[in-house]
This record gives sequence, C-alpha cells and structure tokens, in this order.
Amino acid sequence: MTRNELIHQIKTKRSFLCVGLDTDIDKIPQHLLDHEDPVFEFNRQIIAATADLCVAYKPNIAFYESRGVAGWKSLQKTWAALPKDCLSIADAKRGDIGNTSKMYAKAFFEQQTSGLGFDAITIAPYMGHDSVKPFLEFSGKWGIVLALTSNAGGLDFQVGRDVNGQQLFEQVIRQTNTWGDVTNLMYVVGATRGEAFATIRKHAPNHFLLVPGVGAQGGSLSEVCKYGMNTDCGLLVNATRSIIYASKGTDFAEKAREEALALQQQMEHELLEKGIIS
Ligand SMILES: O=c1ccn([C@@H]2O[C@H](COP(=O)(O)O)[C@@H](O)[C@H]2O)c(=O)[nH]1
Repeated sequence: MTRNELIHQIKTKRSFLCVGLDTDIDKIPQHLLDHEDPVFEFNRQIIAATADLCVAYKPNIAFYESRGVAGWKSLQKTWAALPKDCLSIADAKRGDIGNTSKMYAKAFFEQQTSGLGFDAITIAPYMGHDSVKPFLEFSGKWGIVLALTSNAGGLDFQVGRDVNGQQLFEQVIRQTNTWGDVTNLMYVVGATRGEAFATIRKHAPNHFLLVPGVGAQGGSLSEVCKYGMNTDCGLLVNATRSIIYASKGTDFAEKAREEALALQQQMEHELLEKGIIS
C-alpha cells in the first residue's frame, strides 16, 4: 500500500486505527478451542468485526512463532484474511547484518516464497545502515524503525544519551531518514511518550508514525494527536489487548468492535478538529 493510498483510507474510514493481533491461545475464549485452528478463527472474527473501523492490522510475530509450525500456519492464514484496504504490518522487530536482514525481508514480504506478503515490518535499528537498508529496497513495502518505544525500558538507552545535544532516538531518526523517505519509512513512537512527539516531528515532520501504547499501556490518544499529528494525519495508532480481549466470552468480537468504535470516534473527532476531513 502506498502512502497516498494509506492517506486515502484514513480519510475514507475517518480513522487511523491499527488493530493489533497478538493472539495468545491461552487468552482466547474457550469455545473457540474446538476449531481446527483456534488462533486463526479468533483473528478471523476480530477482523470481520473491525475491518471498517481501522486502516491497519499488526500481528506481533512473537505470538505466532512461539507456537512453532502451527503458529506460522495461523499467521499465514491470518495474513491472507487481512482486508486489502488495510496496511498489514508484521511487528517482528528484525535487523541483522545485511545478508541476513535481506532474508528477514524476504520472509515477511515475498509471498510467493514464504506465504507472507506483509506491507510493512518493524525494524530494530541498533545494527545500523546495512541492517536497515535491505528492508527498504523492496518496492512498495515499508520499514518501520523503532525510535522511541512505549515501554519503561525504552528510557534506558533511547533517551538521556546526549551526543551533540541530541538524544539517541533523535539520532536514530536523523540518520535513518537518509536511508529511506516518507514513502517507505515510518517510525515507532510509543503513545506513552506524549510531549516527545513534538521533538520527533522536528526531525520527521512528514513521516508516518506507528504509535503503540494506547489502551492497556495507558498512553493518551489526545496527547499523541496534539503533538504528533501532521497535515496528512501522519499517525497509525495501535491498540491490541484493549480491543481483542475486551471480552473473554462468546461476545468477544462484538465487544472488540465496541472498543474499536470508541477509538475510531475519538480519531474522527481529531481528524475533524485538524481539518484533515470535513
Ligand atoms: O514501543 C513499542 C513497540 C511495539 N509495541 C507492541 O505493540 C503492541 C501493543 O499492545 P497493547 O496490548 O496495545 O499494549 C504489542 O504487540 C507490543 O509488542 C509496543 O507496545 N511498544
């Protein structure tokens, strides 16, 4: 999906919601366990209940690879079931020497060989240019670089490592910016980082930001929008547990829809306020 197509979907659906699919077989409703592939059946129903309210889906790969071959099969079926009008993001946080990164990219982007044709993948940038660039060389695909993460440990290295007046997350953005552009590169910035979005926007005014951390992690959607929204919206805000585990009962998909709808309505309000939609 191109940048223009993504912006078009945001305006059409009046939403910049990304639904996370971190499907843990121990947390899904009991009645699904009779299905041949309970994880896929859960995802299928979550997708059906939320597809008109979101513009992206983000399975976190750990939840699938932790189940071995069965998990990869669930992931492949889930990827194939994602609506084509939504950006598909593999939250895999990969990055290695160039020769290996290229194989990671093929694993998640090259559907003919791997069975997975995600639009985007998250990248850990710690190993530098040759670890990131292979992901950006796939036409029509996106690399989403970790910049300022939502977790408590994100403060251990990403901030307070002042070099030439800049913190590490700022240097990551400034440097990686030269390896890609707004059409193939996004950044992960946690919703828990509030005012830091103003600093992020100094270095990446036009890039899309993937923003996890609303819902279960307590990040503020209104702060993210206040400091992080640009004239194209420029945000994909992810919520996972607060949506997919809104109920443990047979009404799980219905409750997931209610949570997604509440977020979509707040997002519509923000888009209207900023004049991005009318
Ligand atoms: O900084 C980061 C980067 C990635 N994540 C991932 O996003 C989801 C968040 O799930 P919630 O249930 O909405 O908290 C999950 O897959 C994380 O691994 C993040 O939270 N923060």
